[in-house]
Amino acid sequence: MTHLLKQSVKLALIQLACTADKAHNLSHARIKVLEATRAGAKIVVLPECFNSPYGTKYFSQYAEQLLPSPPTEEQSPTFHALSQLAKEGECYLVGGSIPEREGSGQDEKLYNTNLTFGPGGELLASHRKMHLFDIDIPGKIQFKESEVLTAGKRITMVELPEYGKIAIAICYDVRFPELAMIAARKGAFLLLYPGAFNLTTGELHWELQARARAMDNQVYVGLCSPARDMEAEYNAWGHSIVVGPNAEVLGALDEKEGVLVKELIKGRIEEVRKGIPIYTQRRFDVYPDVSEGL
Ligand SMILES: NC(=O)CCC(=O)C(=O)O
Repeated sequence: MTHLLKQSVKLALIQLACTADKAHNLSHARIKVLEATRAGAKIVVLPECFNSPYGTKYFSQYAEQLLPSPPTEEQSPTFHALSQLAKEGECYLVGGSIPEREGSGQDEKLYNTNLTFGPGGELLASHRKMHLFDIDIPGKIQFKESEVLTAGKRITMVELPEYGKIAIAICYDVRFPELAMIAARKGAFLLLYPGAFNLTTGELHWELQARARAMDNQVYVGLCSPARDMEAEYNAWGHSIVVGPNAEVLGALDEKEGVLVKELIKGRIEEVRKGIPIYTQRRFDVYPDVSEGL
C-alpha cells in the first residue's frame, strides 16, 4: 500500500517572540529552529511576519525584494538567512512569512509571502497570501491588509522527496476550506499555515479552523503563531497547534514563546480514511470537485 506520508516525521512549530528588530528576529529564529532540529524535527515552521511587527503600516518598511530569484543579500537578508538555516539544521524550513516588495514607484506591489527551503538550502516554494485579512468587527478589531497588500494567485504545494506532499498557505487562508480541499485531493498529507490570529477571533476560531480543515480532509494540519506580545500594537493569539487526520489535537502551546514538536505517523491518514471513508464517498456526480481542472 502506498502512503501519503512515506515515513513518519517530526514536525516543529516555532512560536517565536517577534520584535521590531529584524536582525534580532533572524538570529533568535536561528536559535529556536536549531533547538527544534536537535529534538529531531525535519519539518520546521516559523510564524507569519516572523521578522517584523504585524500591521499595515509596517509592511512597506520591512519589505524585501525576492524576485528575480535568488535575490542578493541586500535585496533580501531573510532569504539568505533562511536558506542558510535550512542547510545548517538539515531540515525543510517553512519560513513563516515576510512582507515582499515587487516593482517600484507606481508599479510597486507588496505581498505577504512565505519562502520554503529544503535541507540543501534550496528554495522549494514561495506562497503569496491568497486571501487578505480584511475584517471589521465593531468595537473589537478592524484590519485591512488590502489597503497595502496585493493577494497572491497560486495554491502552493511542495514535494518533500522523503515524506510526500505538503501544502502551505498563510493565516486568513485557513478560513477558505476550498484551498485545503484542493491540496488534500492533490495528495498533500500536511497543511501548514503560518498565522497570527488575534485576541477576538483566536479563542473562537483558531483551534476550530485547524481541526475543521483536518477533519474535512483527513490530513495533518499545523498552525504556527508568533508568541503574544501585549506591548505590540497587534496582539497575536499564540496557541500554535498540530492536529491529526481524525481532527485530534496532537499538541498545542499557550500564548508564550515555545517550540512544539510532534511526530506525524506513516499510515495514520489511511487508517482514519478507512474507518470513516468520506474521502471516497463524496458525490462528485451531484456537486463539483473543487480540485478538478487545477
Ligand atoms: N493574519 C491574519 O490573517 C489574521 C487572521 C485572523 O485573525 C482571523 O480571524 O482570520
